[in-house]
Amino acid sequence: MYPSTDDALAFACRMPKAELHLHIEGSLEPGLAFALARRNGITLPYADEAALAAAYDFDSLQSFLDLYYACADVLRTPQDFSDLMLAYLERAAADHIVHAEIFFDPQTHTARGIPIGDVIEGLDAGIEEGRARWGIDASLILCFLRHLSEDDGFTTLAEAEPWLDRIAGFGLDSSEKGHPPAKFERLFARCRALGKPVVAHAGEEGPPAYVVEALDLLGAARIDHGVRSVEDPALVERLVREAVPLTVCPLSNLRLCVFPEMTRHTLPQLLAAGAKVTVNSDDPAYFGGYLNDNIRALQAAFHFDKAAWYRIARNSFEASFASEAQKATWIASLDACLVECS
Ligand SMILES: Nc1ncnc2[nH]cnc12
Ligand SMILES: [Zn+2]
Repeated sequence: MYPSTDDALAFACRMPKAELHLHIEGSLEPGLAFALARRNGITLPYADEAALAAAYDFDSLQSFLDLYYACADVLRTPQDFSDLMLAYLERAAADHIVHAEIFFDPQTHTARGIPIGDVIEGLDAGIEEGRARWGIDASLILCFLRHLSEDDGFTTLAEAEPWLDRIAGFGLDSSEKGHPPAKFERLFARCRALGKPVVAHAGEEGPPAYVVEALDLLGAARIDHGVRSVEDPALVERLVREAVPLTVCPLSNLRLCVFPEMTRHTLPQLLAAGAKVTVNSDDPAYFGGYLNDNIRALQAAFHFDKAAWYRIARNSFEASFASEAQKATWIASLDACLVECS
């Protein structure tokens, strides 16, 4: 979609990297949605793949979420979840992603009567197959839907308990406005007490105050998006001082009208301030591309140099929930790639 035009871009596309903000349900391409619908005897309310893709014309986060939840209805069996995961991991490996921490929304599925074990075991089977085929490493982050109640979140956590060994952490997603992190303070305290790291979407459409709440009330180890933090200079200073990773998703922000055009994105400002910025694809099937497409779109707007891309990839490893030894191995391979590409 965006042609490789310079050395820095070639390096950025080729460098090993981690993806830390990817909703597996948001990687459901129209082709797979129709294939699963056929397999499960479901009729989608669109004539064909092109008609579905034509509906990807969003003016807000909510307008996207309405379609995203509707399409998730085709996911019924462990095999469906495994196929979805494998399709994403194949694309990720092609973009030189060596590690992915992948969000899933169990409440979207359990509300339709799908057992949570079918969701987790299906996704996990896909992860194991992806590791065998492409050597890619991946783990799961269970996200709670913030438009639902905290009690609903507690029910989901209890349902997930037999599979906690498959869960690397917990997150918070869905409609941000009107659903501040404070609503989930007790639930996230419980998640942290289980010994798992927690992350939260904040400062995507919501105000910088939600980023502060995610840090202070939820104990978030990373902020998903956080791009509106620039509206509060004291918050940016804090993000830099505390080295809080931001999992930024440029094409998502463009498609959901957080910014009117890529040249107005706040990523360069956050990076220049010294924030621990990473680049991710969020819901690539809906937003016009996978991780390297996000890199190409950023490069077309901002013309970053190799040092900036190196910093972004290194941040992605440092911000991951992998072991320190594993991070050091990935960073060594990034260093080697920088030398090869010079
Ligand atoms: N960008 C996003 N923001 C909040 N919730 C989401 N769920 C999937 N994508 C999301
Ligand atoms: Zn997201």
